[in-house]
Amino acid sequence: MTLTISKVPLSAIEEAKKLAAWTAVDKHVLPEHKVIGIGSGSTVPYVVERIVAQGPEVNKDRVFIPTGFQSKELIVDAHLSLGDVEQYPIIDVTIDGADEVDTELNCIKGGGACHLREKVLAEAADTWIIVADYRKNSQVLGTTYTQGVPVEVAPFAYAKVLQNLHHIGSPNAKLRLAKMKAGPVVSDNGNFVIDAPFDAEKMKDPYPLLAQIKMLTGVVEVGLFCHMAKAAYFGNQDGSVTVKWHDGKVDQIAGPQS
Ligand SMILES: O=C(CO)[C@H](O)[C@H](O)COP(=O)(O)O
Repeated sequence: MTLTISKVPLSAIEEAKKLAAWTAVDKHVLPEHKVIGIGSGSTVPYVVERIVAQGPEVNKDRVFIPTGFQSKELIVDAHLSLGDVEQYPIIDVTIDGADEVDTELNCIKGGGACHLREKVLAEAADTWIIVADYRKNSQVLGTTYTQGVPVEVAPFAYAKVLQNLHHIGSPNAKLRLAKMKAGPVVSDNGNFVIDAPFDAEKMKDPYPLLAQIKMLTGVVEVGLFCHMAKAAYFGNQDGSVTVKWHDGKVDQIAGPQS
C-alpha cells in the first residue's frame, strides 16, 4: 500500500473525507503530542497526509500506533515511527473513521473489521476524535449503515454467538463473508466477524445493546463505541465541516484551504 494520494480531482465524497481529516488534525494533533493513534478506513490516509505535512521537525520525536494492518502500512510508507499499544498504553490523541455516528457521538465501527484494536486505541487515548464524510452523520445508528453491528467472535464460537444474536433481536445476523476469497472474513486478530442488524428502538440507546452483546460468550468485541469520542468531524459537500462535540454542541466551520 502507498500513502500517495492521486493528483486527479477527488470526488465529492473523497473531498469531504479529506476536509474532515485535515481539519481534525489541525485542531487536535498538536506539537506537544508525541504518541498518536492512527485508525483504519478510507478517511485515515488523509489524516496521515496532514500529519506528514506538519513537517519532519515535529514528527521526528513522535511515535504512531496503528489499529491494524492498513494503518501500519500507512505509517511505515509515510516514514513515521511505528509503535505498539503494548509499548505505549497511553496515547495523546487517536484519530479514527467511523461507519455511522449519532447525536451523542455513539458510533458503529468495524466496517473494516478493525474494531477490537480501534477500541483499545480509543480507550488508550486521552482524546479520541472521529473523522468522516457527511454520509456518516446520523441521528440514530443503523439509519445509513444498515449492514448491522459488527461483532468480532472467536472462530470456534461463531455458530453459538450467531444463534444467540438471533435470539436477542437480530434475526438477520450473518457471518461476514470475504469478497475475493471463499469463506469468512478473518480479522487482523484471527477472528470472525458477524454483522448483526437491530431495529431502531434498540439502536436509539446503543449502550445497553453493547453490554448485552458483549456478555455473549465467544464475543471478542462489539463495534458499538459509546460515550468515547471528544468530537466528530464531518466533511460536507459545500466545503464546510460540521463538528459535533461530546457535550452536544455543534459547530459549522470552514475547512482548511491547503
Ligand atoms: O471502523 C472502521 C474499520 O473497522 C473504519 O474506521 C470505518 O469503517 C470507517 O471507514 P471509512 O473511513 O472508510 O468510511
